[in-house]
Amino acid sequence: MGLSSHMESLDLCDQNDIHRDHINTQVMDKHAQNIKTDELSGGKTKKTTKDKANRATVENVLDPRTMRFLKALTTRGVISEFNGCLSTGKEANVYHAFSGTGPNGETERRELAIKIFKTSILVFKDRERYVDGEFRFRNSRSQHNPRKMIKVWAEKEFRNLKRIYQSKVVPTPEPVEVRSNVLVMEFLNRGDGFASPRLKDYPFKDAAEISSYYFTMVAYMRLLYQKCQLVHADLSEYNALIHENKLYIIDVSQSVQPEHPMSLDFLRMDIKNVNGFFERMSIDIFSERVIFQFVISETLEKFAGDYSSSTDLVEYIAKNLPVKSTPEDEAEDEVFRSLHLVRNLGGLEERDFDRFTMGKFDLLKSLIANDNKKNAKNFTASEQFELSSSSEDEDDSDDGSGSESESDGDDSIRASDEDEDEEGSDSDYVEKTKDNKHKKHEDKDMKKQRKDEAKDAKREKRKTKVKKHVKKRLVKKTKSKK
Ligand SMILES: Nc1ncnc2c1ncn2[C@@H]1O[C@H](COP(=O)(O)OP(=O)(O)OP(=O)(O)O)[C@@H](O)[C@H]1O
Ligand SMILES: [Mg+2]
Repeated sequence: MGLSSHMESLDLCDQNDIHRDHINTQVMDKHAQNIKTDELSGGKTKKTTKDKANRATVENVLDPRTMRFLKALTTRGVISEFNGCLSTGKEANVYHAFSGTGPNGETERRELAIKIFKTSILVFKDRERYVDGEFRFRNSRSQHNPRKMIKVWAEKEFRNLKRIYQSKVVPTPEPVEVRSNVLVMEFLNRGDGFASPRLKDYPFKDAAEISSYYFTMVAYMRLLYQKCQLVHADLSEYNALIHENKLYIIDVSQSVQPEHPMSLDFLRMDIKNVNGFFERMSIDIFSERVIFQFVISETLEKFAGDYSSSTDLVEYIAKNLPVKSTPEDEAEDEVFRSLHLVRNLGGLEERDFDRFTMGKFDLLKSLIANDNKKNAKNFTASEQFELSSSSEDEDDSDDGSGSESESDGDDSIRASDEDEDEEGSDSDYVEKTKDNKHKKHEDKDMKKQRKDEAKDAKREKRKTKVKKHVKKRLVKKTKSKK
């Protein structure tokens, strides 16, 4: 039973809002069993009875609004037949469907995968960190409306899919259309009607074949980063399909651009997950740090091939990337996993700066330099810059123009500090009465004592702060090493 006749019955809902939900439930009940939710990919296509699981699947994802979007796609001929459920993930369900007569009247019957994102609030909670900080979606983040949030999410997957598909450097299903929480894309068919297998389920012939897919996955991470400006951020054996003997990347809803504040952490996570899978397949793997350098380095030493060609990159990887073999390699990966990567000193929070001067941070550039030994000194700022331990403190208001203005600067700083103490302590230290009103009157001695304490505390704090011109020198020197 095609979707269209099922949709007709939804029209009933438009006639009378009051009973909309009631009728919808009836419609759901009546037709739920017709939306085949059996596992197309694995189990035999058997007529599914309307058991509890199916109802849950249907109700959980195919809510009335989503059904209306599907109906609109059907009316427009984007999809004609809505079939079984390929997968029920925590974030979305994926269904199999056939295309209708396309917008230009073409009638080729293409197989489609329909990914329908769930609108349950819980799920999208941990999605925020992938959308936050994304320039492309800065305005669309709707704080409190989960349906809008899911729409952003589906559009994000569509746009990322489109960017990768159009780049032609990393295979991915062709994106067809996105409408609210419904994403339509090409279905990767194993050839007998079933979906192409995930990397996780693929029956590899031998170790050589496993290694070649591993090298391809490493090459794809670089191509996604360098050519598509994307970090997948959920790369694993579940989000890669082997279709017609080629690796296809899917599930890019959470993928972010390199500018995203957490892109490098997501990249490290991807590398770790990919390595974990192939290590369990008992082949030689590369250290995470080596892969990280390979992915983010602009140029590759001794590479004479085409930077857009995964074939050339795979050949280069096989010949040039050192295999992880010693306990030191593992130890180095442990350190690498714990590094707090910053792109440059400008990205450091004020409070982190002191930890930087203790060599607790590693600048990205020294990670991508080919010979780290040569650049090791860039890592530990404390070795590189002899910080005068008696470094005088400087107030933030100062322009930090350097030592010459330091002396008189100090006096003005001190004076302004005093002012600051005056006004600061007023705002910081006035106790709040229980109804949160500022206490109006306080006896004189108490006030004087409180202010003196505040001044001492600030003076103490100034003793450990790094002077602004020292910071500037740090930044300048580090930049010049680029
Ligand atoms: N275009 C496609 N062609 C064939 N199968 C697909 C396609 N897209 C997704 N699938 C199948 O559906 C599964 C889930 O898809 P996807 O990973 O995009 O959704 P998800 O919500 O992230 O699911 P999960 O939470 O399980 O990762 C995939 O692992 C794959 O088996
Ligand atoms: Mg997935």
